[in-house]
Amino acid sequence: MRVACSSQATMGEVTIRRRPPHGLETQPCGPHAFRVGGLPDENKPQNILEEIVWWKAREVEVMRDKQPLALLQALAKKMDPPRDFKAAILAKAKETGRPGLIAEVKKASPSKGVIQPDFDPVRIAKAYEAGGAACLSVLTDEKFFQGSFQNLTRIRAAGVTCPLLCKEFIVEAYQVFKARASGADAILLIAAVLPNADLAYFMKAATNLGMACLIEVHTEGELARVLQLPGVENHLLGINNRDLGTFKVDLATTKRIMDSEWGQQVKDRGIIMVGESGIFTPEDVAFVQQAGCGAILVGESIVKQGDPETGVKALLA
Ligand SMILES: O=C(O)c1ccccc1NCC(=O)[C@H](O)[C@H](O)COP(=O)(O)O
Repeated sequence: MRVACSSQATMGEVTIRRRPPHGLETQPCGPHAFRVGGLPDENKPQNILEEIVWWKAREVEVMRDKQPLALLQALAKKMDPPRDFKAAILAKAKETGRPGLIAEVKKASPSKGVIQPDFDPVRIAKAYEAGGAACLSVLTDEKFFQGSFQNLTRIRAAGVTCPLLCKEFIVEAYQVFKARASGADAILLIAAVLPNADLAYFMKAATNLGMACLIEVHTEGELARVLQLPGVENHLLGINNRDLGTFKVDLATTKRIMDSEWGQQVKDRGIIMVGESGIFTPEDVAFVQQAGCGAILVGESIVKQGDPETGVKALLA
């Protein structure tokens, strides 16, 4: 199996560059590092998503040094089988008549800083489950979201039964195995970062491990592209209402995309669409449900509540 994917995107598919075009500003030199001066402006990340992705490449290298892929694969093999993420959403939606809730365990974000200072991931996860969430999303990024893979492991070990999404910025197959070895039942794949060849490759890796994928788009063009992926109906699609470049959040993004011919195709093919980000009220839930979403992914509005169980109940009321 190929373990690292190409840093070259197919022309026109993605605008996020996987690496700085002129190399890293800081170069390792034995036990030291030196700064390379005078690099052109194009060597700076064009937005936060690119900055996160560039950081990931280094982060994965460090993780691989500490825990080689073969070890991770052996650990992934020993895990209990994954839970059915898609089935949990469908079951909850059928039971309640509302979109299935993927409740996000989120301490902080680049757009909002710290959202929940009193952050106990296990307490929050249990409260979400008690409140009626179908599945949970656990942010594992440390640098930008103050999350961790350990949170995923701890939530799984604490007896939470909802299937878990590993909310990570995946650019390497290594991270897919890391997700499974940490107890994930599903992974996030971002179309703005990954061309279809890489999406297909990661979907295959996830499927082989029994996990589902949530494939996230933000534009009609990205949706048109991911609808061409073989077997995409076995996974979930998501529309992120947050522009990950500018942080602007607009629920109208979901409606506009679902009203397009590609949104119609999603409905015709029976694919679960997840409305993501910026969902604060029962009216917001009704709006994205009306637009055609069978599920919602919600972080800030419920994680910042003192009592997240009540927060979930109120949102789904
Ligand atoms: O949340 C951010 O600021 C952010 C910035 C850059 C990349 C991703 C980001 N968030 C990831 C998400 O998509 C959200 O955590 C998720 O959809 C929940 O959103 P919300 O309910 O608005 O917290």
